[in-house]
Amino acid sequence: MSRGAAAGQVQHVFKGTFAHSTTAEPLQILDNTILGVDINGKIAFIEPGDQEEILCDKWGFSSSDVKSLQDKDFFIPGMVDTHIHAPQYTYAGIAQDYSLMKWLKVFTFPTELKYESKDFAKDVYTKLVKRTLKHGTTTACYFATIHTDSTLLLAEIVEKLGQRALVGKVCMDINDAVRSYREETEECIEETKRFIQEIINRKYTLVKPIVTPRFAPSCSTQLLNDLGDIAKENDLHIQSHISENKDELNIVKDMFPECGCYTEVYDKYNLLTSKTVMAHGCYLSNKELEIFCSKGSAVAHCPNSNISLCSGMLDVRNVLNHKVKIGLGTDVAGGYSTSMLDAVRKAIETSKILTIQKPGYETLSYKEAFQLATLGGSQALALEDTIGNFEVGKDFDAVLISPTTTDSSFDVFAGDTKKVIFEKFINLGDDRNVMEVYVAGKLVFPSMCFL
Ligand SMILES: O=c1[nH]c(=O)c2nc[nH]c2[nH]1
Ligand SMILES: [Zn+2]
Repeated sequence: MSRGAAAGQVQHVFKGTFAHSTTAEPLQILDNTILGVDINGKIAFIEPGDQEEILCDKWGFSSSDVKSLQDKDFFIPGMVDTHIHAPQYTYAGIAQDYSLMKWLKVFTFPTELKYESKDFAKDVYTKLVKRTLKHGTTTACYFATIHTDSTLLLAEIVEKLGQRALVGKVCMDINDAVRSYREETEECIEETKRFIQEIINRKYTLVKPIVTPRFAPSCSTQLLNDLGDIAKENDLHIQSHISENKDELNIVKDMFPECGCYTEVYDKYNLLTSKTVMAHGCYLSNKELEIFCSKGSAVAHCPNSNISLCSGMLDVRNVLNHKVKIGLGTDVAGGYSTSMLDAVRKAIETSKILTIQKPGYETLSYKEAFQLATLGGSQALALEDTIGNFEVGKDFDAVLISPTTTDSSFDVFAGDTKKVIFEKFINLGDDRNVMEVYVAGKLVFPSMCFL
């Protein structure tokens, strides 16, 4: 940009419609709005469009630098996938006829074993990160496998392709189902430390490590204890699974008889912090939700997976009423779709099923589901100061949506308001409507990396 470049203060200025959530309002549609992105990729201003001249003077750009969106197009904040298994992408869309424990034994563990090969990992991880970016996922919280070097490769691929992510080397020292897919306790601890140190040394701008005990049934108390210490010493994020399936609950009861509930197991080993995100939580009691609230820990709601593996149905309204942070996760490949729009719809559908079962239930609205996929996700990953919506000072992580692109999966009619078009996109849209994806102000889709 001409004057802007000289002034060197803003790298993009967009004018048009921005749809996002705030903590007070699940959907705010800002029409005729002008948004500037500074050279560090942060939102410098977001103002009514009639302020353009004043903003030009203040920020040193000219009107010709302003990119005006097409009439029906709009930006949404980048979507946040709070729970996804990168190595399971090879079998997304199949293996949906099993319940959790059998599915882990028959499909998951044998597949994850293959990631000892970095060549195998490179191909799958590259395809997955491209796929999720193309669907508008700007931040993902990844489980990898027990293999440190392949997991480091995932981090490298994510950073190179420009996605924001938390990446976890999976920790498990118990696995009676597939005995070769586990580590000795000491090895697991040492490899976790190596993984974290290596990521820190690489000084990535978008990728952070996350401590990842797979779930209580695959971890010894020694491992849980040491992982809690590692997370605390390095002030790291933590992720795991909790209360997904009834068989799993029984296993946890047998393994940890000293704990009154599943939540207590993680809490005992300091794994419930304000930087913890636990997937599923279908069977968490109100008492357990109170513990989550007091610790500031979050739930990753994975409705596609919950339904596909017949695990259970999370009562999102109850989680929200307990003031527990909550985001959405695709949980590939328990969930068959990489799309966060699919997670939004499955969250709404799960809530509608609960409504059928409990007349008077307060169904999750499409606006709230959108909020969970964006701002809620940022809160669940304790990244709400950096991402989640269009507020000055946050990074510009955004997706440009065109509802009228030639191959759109839905139609727009004369008289459709912006709100109507937005609702159609939530319920009917897909990656064909995604025109551009930005992470920290950088255009990451389309880009040369996708060729
Ligand atoms: O949906 C799930 N996917 C997994 O890979 C897994 N491991 C433990 N528990 C799990 N649940
Ligand atoms: Zn999972």
